[in-house]
Amino acid sequence: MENSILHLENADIYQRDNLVLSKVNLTINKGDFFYLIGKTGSGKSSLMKTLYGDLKLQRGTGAIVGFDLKKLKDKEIPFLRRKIGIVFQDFKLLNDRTVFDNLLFVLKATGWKDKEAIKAKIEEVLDHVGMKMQYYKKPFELSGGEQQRVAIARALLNDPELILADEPTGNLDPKTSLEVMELLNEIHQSGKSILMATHDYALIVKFKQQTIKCEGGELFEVAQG
Ligand SMILES: Nc1ncnc2c1ncn2[C@@H]1O[C@H](COP(=O)(O)OP(=O)(O)OP(=O)(O)O)[C@@H](O)[C@H]1O
Repeated sequence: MENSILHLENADIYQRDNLVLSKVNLTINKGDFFYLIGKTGSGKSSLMKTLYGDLKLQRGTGAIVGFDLKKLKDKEIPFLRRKIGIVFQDFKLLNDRTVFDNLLFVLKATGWKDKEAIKAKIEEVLDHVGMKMQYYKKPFELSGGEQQRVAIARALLNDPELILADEPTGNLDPKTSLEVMELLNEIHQSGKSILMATHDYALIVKFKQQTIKCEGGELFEVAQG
Protein backbone atom coordinates (compact mmCIF):
# COMPACT_ATOMS: atom_id res chain seq x y z
CA MET A 1 0.00 0.00 0.00
CA GLU A 2 2.82 2.49 0.72
CA ASN A 3 3.74 2.44 -2.96
CA SER A 4 0.17 3.03 -4.05
CA ILE A 5 -0.75 6.27 -5.68
CA LEU A 6 -4.36 5.34 -6.29
CA HIS A 7 -6.43 2.84 -4.37
CA LEU A 8 -10.14 2.19 -4.80
CA GLU A 9 -12.01 -0.39 -2.77
CA ASN A 10 -15.61 -1.33 -3.48
CA ALA A 11 -16.03 2.12 -4.99
CA ASP A 12 -19.39 2.82 -6.63
CA ILE A 13 -19.19 5.32 -9.48
CA TYR A 14 -22.29 7.41 -10.03
CA GLN A 15 -23.50 9.92 -12.60
CA ARG A 16 -26.11 11.77 -10.57
CA ASP A 17 -28.36 8.98 -9.27
CA ASN A 18 -27.25 6.43 -11.88
CA LEU A 19 -24.85 3.76 -10.77
CA VAL A 20 -22.36 3.50 -13.66
CA LEU A 21 -19.78 1.13 -12.14
CA SER A 22 -20.21 -0.87 -8.97
CA LYS A 23 -17.66 -2.16 -6.48
CA VAL A 24 -14.60 -0.95 -8.32
CA ASN A 25 -11.32 -2.25 -6.93
CA LEU A 26 -8.17 -0.76 -8.37
CA THR A 27 -4.65 -0.10 -7.17
CA ILE A 28 -2.12 1.88 -9.14
CA ASN A 29 1.40 1.96 -7.77
CA LYS A 30 4.19 4.40 -8.44
CA GLY A 31 5.49 3.91 -11.97
CA ASP A 32 2.51 1.88 -13.25
CA PHE A 33 0.93 2.47 -16.66
CA PHE A 34 -2.66 1.24 -17.07
CA TYR A 35 -4.95 1.39 -20.06
CA LEU A 36 -8.65 1.78 -19.31
CA ILE A 37 -10.79 0.34 -22.07
CA GLY A 38 -14.49 -0.33 -22.63
CA LYS A 39 -17.31 0.50 -25.01
CA THR A 40 -18.81 3.96 -25.36
CA GLY A 41 -20.91 4.69 -22.31
CA SER A 42 -19.33 1.93 -20.22
CA GLY A 43 -18.08 4.37 -17.59
CA LYS A 44 -14.45 5.23 -18.41
CA SER A 45 -14.93 8.97 -18.22
CA SER A 46 -17.10 8.66 -15.12
CA LEU A 47 -14.32 6.76 -13.38
CA MET A 48 -11.76 9.37 -14.46
CA LYS A 49 -14.02 12.19 -13.28
CA THR A 50 -14.38 10.57 -9.89
CA LEU A 51 -10.60 10.35 -9.65
CA TYR A 52 -10.07 14.05 -10.27
CA GLY A 53 -12.93 15.17 -8.07
CA ASP A 54 -15.46 16.10 -10.74
CA LEU A 55 -17.86 13.43 -9.48
CA LYS A 56 -18.24 12.62 -5.80
CA LEU A 57 -17.35 9.20 -4.47
CA GLN A 58 -20.54 8.24 -2.64
CA ARG A 59 -19.89 4.63 -1.65
CA GLY A 60 -16.75 2.60 -1.01
CA THR A 61 -13.31 4.01 -0.36
CA GLY A 62 -10.86 5.84 -2.56
CA ALA A 63 -7.44 7.39 -2.06
CA ILE A 64 -5.46 9.21 -4.73
CA VAL A 65 -2.10 10.98 -4.35
CA GLY A 66 -2.73 11.34 -0.63
CA PHE A 67 -6.35 12.59 -0.85
CA ASP A 68 -9.34 10.71 0.52
CA LEU A 69 -11.94 10.88 -2.27
CA LYS A 70 -14.79 10.13 0.10
CA LYS A 71 -13.98 13.13 2.29
CA LEU A 72 -12.83 15.44 -0.49
CA LYS A 73 -14.17 18.96 0.00
CA ASP A 74 -14.78 21.30 -2.92
CA LYS A 75 -12.08 23.65 -1.72
CA GLU A 76 -9.53 20.81 -1.76
CA ILE A 77 -10.15 19.94 -5.43
CA PRO A 78 -7.61 22.50 -6.80
CA PHE A 79 -4.97 21.00 -4.49
CA LEU A 80 -5.78 17.48 -5.70
CA ARG A 81 -5.48 18.67 -9.31
CA ARG A 82 -2.03 20.08 -8.63
CA LYS A 83 -0.86 16.58 -7.86
CA ILE A 84 -2.40 14.91 -10.88
CA GLY A 85 -1.96 15.97 -14.48
CA ILE A 86 -5.09 15.67 -16.59
CA VAL A 87 -5.11 15.30 -20.37
CA PHE A 88 -8.36 15.37 -22.35
CA GLN A 89 -9.41 14.21 -25.80
CA ASP A 90 -10.30 17.77 -26.86
CA PHE A 91 -7.15 19.36 -25.39
CA LYS A 92 -9.09 22.06 -23.48
CA LEU A 93 -6.63 24.83 -24.23
CA LEU A 94 -7.72 28.46 -23.94
CA ASN A 95 -8.05 29.66 -27.53
CA ASP A 96 -7.77 33.36 -26.82
CA ARG A 97 -4.19 33.16 -25.54
CA THR A 98 -0.82 31.88 -26.61
CA VAL A 99 0.76 28.57 -25.69
CA PHE A 100 2.98 30.40 -23.18
CA ASP A 101 -0.01 32.20 -21.64
CA ASN A 102 -2.00 28.97 -21.40
CA LEU A 103 0.74 27.54 -19.23
CA LEU A 104 1.25 30.82 -17.34
CA PHE A 105 -2.45 30.79 -16.48
CA VAL A 106 -2.10 27.40 -14.77
CA LEU A 107 1.07 28.31 -12.87
CA LYS A 108 -0.45 31.56 -11.58
CA ALA A 109 -3.64 29.76 -10.60
CA THR A 110 -1.57 27.26 -8.64
CA GLY A 111 0.33 29.86 -6.69
CA TRP A 112 3.54 30.42 -8.65
CA LYS A 113 4.87 33.99 -8.21
CA ASP A 114 8.57 34.13 -9.16
CA LYS A 115 8.73 35.36 -12.78
CA GLU A 116 12.06 33.74 -13.58
CA ALA A 117 10.97 30.39 -12.11
CA ILE A 118 7.72 30.59 -14.08
CA LYS A 119 9.54 31.25 -17.35
CA ALA A 120 12.05 28.47 -16.69
CA LYS A 121 9.29 25.97 -15.86
CA ILE A 122 7.27 26.81 -18.96
CA GLU A 123 10.38 26.47 -21.14
CA GLU A 124 11.23 23.16 -19.48
CA VAL A 125 7.82 21.53 -20.06
CA LEU A 126 7.51 22.89 -23.62
CA ASP A 127 10.98 21.61 -24.39
CA HIS A 128 9.99 18.22 -22.97
CA VAL A 129 7.13 17.89 -25.45
CA GLY A 130 9.01 19.45 -28.39
CA MET A 131 6.97 22.66 -28.49
CA LYS A 132 9.43 25.24 -27.11
CA MET A 133 9.78 27.09 -30.43
CA GLN A 134 6.01 27.54 -30.75
CA TYR A 135 5.39 29.28 -27.43
CA TYR A 136 4.01 32.43 -29.09
CA LYS A 137 1.29 30.70 -31.13
CA LYS A 138 -2.37 30.44 -30.27
CA PRO A 139 -3.97 26.98 -30.17
CA PHE A 140 -5.86 27.48 -33.45
CA GLU A 141 -2.51 28.03 -35.18
CA LEU A 142 -1.40 24.53 -34.16
CA SER A 143 -2.24 21.05 -35.45
CA GLY A 144 -4.22 18.68 -33.23
CA GLY A 145 -1.07 16.78 -32.31
CA GLU A 146 0.73 19.98 -31.40
CA GLN A 147 -2.21 21.11 -29.28
CA GLN A 148 -2.15 17.79 -27.45
CA ARG A 149 1.58 18.19 -26.83
CA VAL A 150 0.89 21.57 -25.25
CA ALA A 151 -1.89 20.02 -23.17
CA ILE A 152 0.56 17.34 -22.00
CA ALA A 153 3.10 20.06 -21.16
CA ARG A 154 0.38 21.76 -19.13
CA ALA A 155 -0.29 18.51 -17.27
CA LEU A 156 3.41 18.31 -16.35
CA LEU A 157 3.69 21.84 -14.90
CA ASN A 158 3.30 20.92 -11.27
CA ASP A 159 5.34 17.74 -11.54
CA PRO A 160 2.38 15.42 -10.87
CA GLU A 161 2.77 11.91 -9.50
CA LEU A 162 -0.03 10.61 -11.67
CA ILE A 163 -1.32 11.52 -15.13
CA LEU A 164 -4.95 10.81 -16.02
CA ALA A 165 -5.39 10.84 -19.78
CA ASP A 166 -8.95 10.49 -21.08
CA GLU A 167 -8.78 9.41 -24.75
CA PRO A 168 -5.70 11.57 -25.41
CA THR A 169 -5.43 10.33 -29.00
CA GLY A 170 -9.18 10.31 -29.70
CA ASN A 171 -9.05 13.38 -31.98
CA LEU A 172 -5.78 12.56 -33.72
CA ASP A 173 -4.87 10.69 -36.90
CA PRO A 174 -2.96 7.38 -36.53
CA LYS A 175 0.51 8.83 -37.15
CA THR A 176 0.00 11.72 -34.75
CA SER A 177 -1.53 9.34 -32.19
CA LEU A 178 1.63 7.29 -32.34
CA GLU A 179 3.79 10.36 -31.72
CA VAL A 180 1.67 11.43 -28.75
CA MET A 181 1.78 7.88 -27.41
CA GLU A 182 5.57 7.83 -27.71
CA LEU A 183 5.65 11.03 -25.70
CA LEU A 184 3.41 9.56 -22.99
CA ASN A 185 5.63 6.48 -22.90
CA GLU A 186 8.70 8.60 -22.45
CA ILE A 187 6.97 10.47 -19.61
CA HIS A 188 6.10 7.12 -18.05
CA GLN A 189 9.71 6.00 -18.34
CA SER A 190 10.80 9.17 -16.55
CA GLY A 191 8.92 7.81 -13.51
CA LYS A 192 5.33 9.03 -13.72
CA SER A 193 2.30 6.82 -13.27
CA ILE A 194 -0.30 6.97 -16.03
CA LEU A 195 -3.93 5.89 -16.34
CA MET A 196 -5.08 6.28 -19.91
CA ALA A 197 -8.62 5.69 -21.18
CA THR A 198 -8.55 4.71 -24.82
CA HIS A 199 -10.41 3.15 -27.72
CA ASP A 200 -7.27 2.86 -29.77
CA TYR A 201 -6.50 -0.84 -30.02
CA ALA A 202 -3.63 -0.27 -32.44
CA LEU A 203 -1.82 1.60 -29.68
CA ILE A 204 -2.68 -1.00 -27.04
CA VAL A 205 -1.23 -3.72 -29.22
CA LYS A 206 1.90 -1.74 -30.08
CA PHE A 207 2.64 -0.46 -26.59
CA LYS A 208 1.67 -3.26 -24.22
CA GLN A 209 0.70 -2.23 -20.70
CA GLN A 210 -1.57 -3.50 -17.93
CA THR A 211 -5.19 -3.11 -19.00
CA ILE A 212 -8.46 -2.72 -17.15
CA LYS A 213 -11.88 -2.78 -18.74
CA CYS A 214 -15.29 -1.30 -17.94
CA GLU A 215 -18.03 -3.76 -18.90
CA GLY A 216 -21.54 -4.46 -17.69
CA GLY A 217 -21.25 -1.96 -14.86
CA GLU A 218 -18.02 -3.40 -13.45
CA LEU A 219 -14.29 -2.94 -13.79
CA PHE A 220 -12.13 -5.95 -14.67
CA GLU A 221 -8.45 -6.61 -15.14
CA VAL A 222 -7.73 -7.89 -18.64
CA ALA A 223 -5.17 -10.62 -19.04
CA GLN A 224 -2.24 -9.40 -21.10
CA GLY A 225 -2.00 -11.05 -24.49
N1 LIG B 1 -23.48 14.28 -17.05
C1 LIG B 1 -24.12 13.09 -17.03
N2 LIG B 1 -25.31 12.96 -16.39
C2 LIG B 1 -25.94 11.77 -16.34
N3 LIG B 1 -25.48 10.64 -16.91
C3 LIG B 1 -24.31 10.71 -17.55
C4 LIG B 1 -23.56 11.94 -17.65
N4 LIG B 1 -22.43 11.69 -18.35
C5 LIG B 1 -22.47 10.38 -18.68
N5 LIG B 1 -23.57 9.79 -18.19
C6 LIG B 1 -23.94 8.36 -18.35
O1 LIG B 1 -23.02 7.58 -17.61
C7 LIG B 1 -22.70 6.39 -18.33
C8 LIG B 1 -21.18 6.29 -18.50
O2 LIG B 1 -20.71 7.36 -19.33
P1 LIG B 1 -19.17 7.67 -19.53
O3 LIG B 1 -19.08 9.00 -20.19
O4 LIG B 1 -18.46 7.48 -18.25
O5 LIG B 1 -18.74 6.51 -20.54
P2 LIG B 1 -17.42 6.31 -21.36
O6 LIG B 1 -17.04 4.89 -21.20
O7 LIG B 1 -16.42 7.34 -20.97
O8 LIG B 1 -17.90 6.57 -22.85
P3 LIG B 1 -17.09 7.23 -24.09
O9 LIG B 1 -16.11 6.21 -24.52
O10 LIG B 1 -18.19 7.46 -25.08
O11 LIG B 1 -16.48 8.50 -23.60
C9 LIG B 1 -23.46 6.46 -19.64
O12 LIG B 1 -24.62 5.68 -19.49
C10 LIG B 1 -23.81 7.90 -19.80
O13 LIG B 1 -25.01 8.05 -20.48
